[in-house]
Amino acid sequence: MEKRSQALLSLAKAKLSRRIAFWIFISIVVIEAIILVPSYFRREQELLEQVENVSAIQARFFLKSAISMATEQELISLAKSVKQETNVVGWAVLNEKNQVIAQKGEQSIVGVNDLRGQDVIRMLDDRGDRYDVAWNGKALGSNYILVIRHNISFIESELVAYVWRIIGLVAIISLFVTASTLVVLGTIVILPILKLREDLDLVADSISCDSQEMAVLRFHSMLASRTDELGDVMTAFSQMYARIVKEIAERKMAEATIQKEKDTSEQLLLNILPCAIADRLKRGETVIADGFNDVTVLFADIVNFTELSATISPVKLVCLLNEIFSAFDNLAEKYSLEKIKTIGDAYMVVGGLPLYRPDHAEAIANMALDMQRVINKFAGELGKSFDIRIGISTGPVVAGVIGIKKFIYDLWGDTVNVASRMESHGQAGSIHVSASTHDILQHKYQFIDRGEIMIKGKGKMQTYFLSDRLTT
Ligand SMILES: Nc1ncnc2c1ncn2[C@@H]1O[C@H](COP(=O)(O)OP(=O)(O)OP(=O)(O)O)[C@@H](O)[C@H]1O
Repeated sequence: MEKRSQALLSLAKAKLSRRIAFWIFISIVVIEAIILVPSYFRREQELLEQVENVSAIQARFFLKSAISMATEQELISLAKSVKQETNVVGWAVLNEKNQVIAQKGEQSIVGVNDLRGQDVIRMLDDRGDRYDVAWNGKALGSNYILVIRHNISFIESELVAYVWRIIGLVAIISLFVTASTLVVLGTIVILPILKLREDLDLVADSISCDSQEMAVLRFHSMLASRTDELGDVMTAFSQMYARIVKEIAERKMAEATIQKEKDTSEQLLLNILPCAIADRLKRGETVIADGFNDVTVLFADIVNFTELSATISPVKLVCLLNEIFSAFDNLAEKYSLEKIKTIGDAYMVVGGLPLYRPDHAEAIANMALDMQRVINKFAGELGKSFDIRIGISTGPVVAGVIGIKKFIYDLWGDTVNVASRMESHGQAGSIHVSASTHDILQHKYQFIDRGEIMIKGKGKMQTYFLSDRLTT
């Protein structure tokens, strides 16, 4: 019941039903008006005929009787004896010469000349409420003409009442036809269209929200199956929706695959480049070469690794190297340092770029000490003797990306060369640092002075071994 009244309410609210109702109503009114105008004049004619018919009986009687009248006096007394109807307001008897033989009441406007041989003529006067009818006695054998003037003012009110009756009828018919058409049209067409619109809104909402329930949407418009054109529209709509759902699902899958691949390539890019540098390359920068005044570079090389490779299988060796370097990677992440690369069994890491940090030397020193611990742990677990040689130096470098294939973010400059030399001229199990690094860290770490040594390509250099943190 509530559903039905809701349906009726939405039907009444629908613009489509209001438009249809308006045009049906107007059409019926126009048709009825076209019919009403001639029927108005017919009705007027009928009423006039009624008035005339009553007088006609009297007129025939008078004119027939007038044939036997010998004198005008007899004729006048005959005329006076004729019973007058209520609508008659005047009469006159004329002879063929248009002379008035007898007359009573209002004077009519009809004369003998108006007859022009006709048996009866009728005339409405200008006021519209007087109606003259003249009968020619010739047809009945008489030489007289009888003219009767009628008061027809009652016809006007009759016609007004008639028009109102018709208008009322037209209104009732129009309302009934409009309402019944609307109910039929509403049930067959408008309500299904409204439901279809609701379904379209539902689809639009679920598509714009990318809702999960898209595939399980139930359409109101599809609840009743139909075989007409509207049914075809609904079926087409439902098929179109199924296609959209399928295509969206396929698009999502494709997007997910693309995203996964993008994430993978992003991850790969971040594995070889610092995040800030990867961003700059993605933004379209082609040449990246930045100078940094103050960074600390570390080289580490596993000592005896070549000898170790002769004692274990190549696969095991690579697995071991992977475990060691993965542990170093974790340390680099722990100390927020930038791993540059591995070169064979060597590992290179830098502190203080691409984003500057003032404690770069300290962070590298901590990492170096931890690297030693990691290596000792691996050696202990394996029961093999291998160690690590670490070289560190601090100073300016140039960092950038070179090449277009297999490119890497790398460092160049004297600081890098010296750090490499510190490693190659160091000792197994030691952290060999240049004076520049020592000068920064001397108050926080323990150092062993190595004195001046000859460094390839540099000559004599004062160097140190970093042994531990200073305990406070
Ligand atoms: N970006 C870098 N990555 C790895 N190693 C580097 C890098 N820059 C310099 N080195 C290393 O530092 C060391 C010192 O370099 P330098 O240019 O002073 O000497 P060199 O002329 O290359 O000498 P050599 O090749 O005989 O060692 C070299 O062993 C070099 O391989």
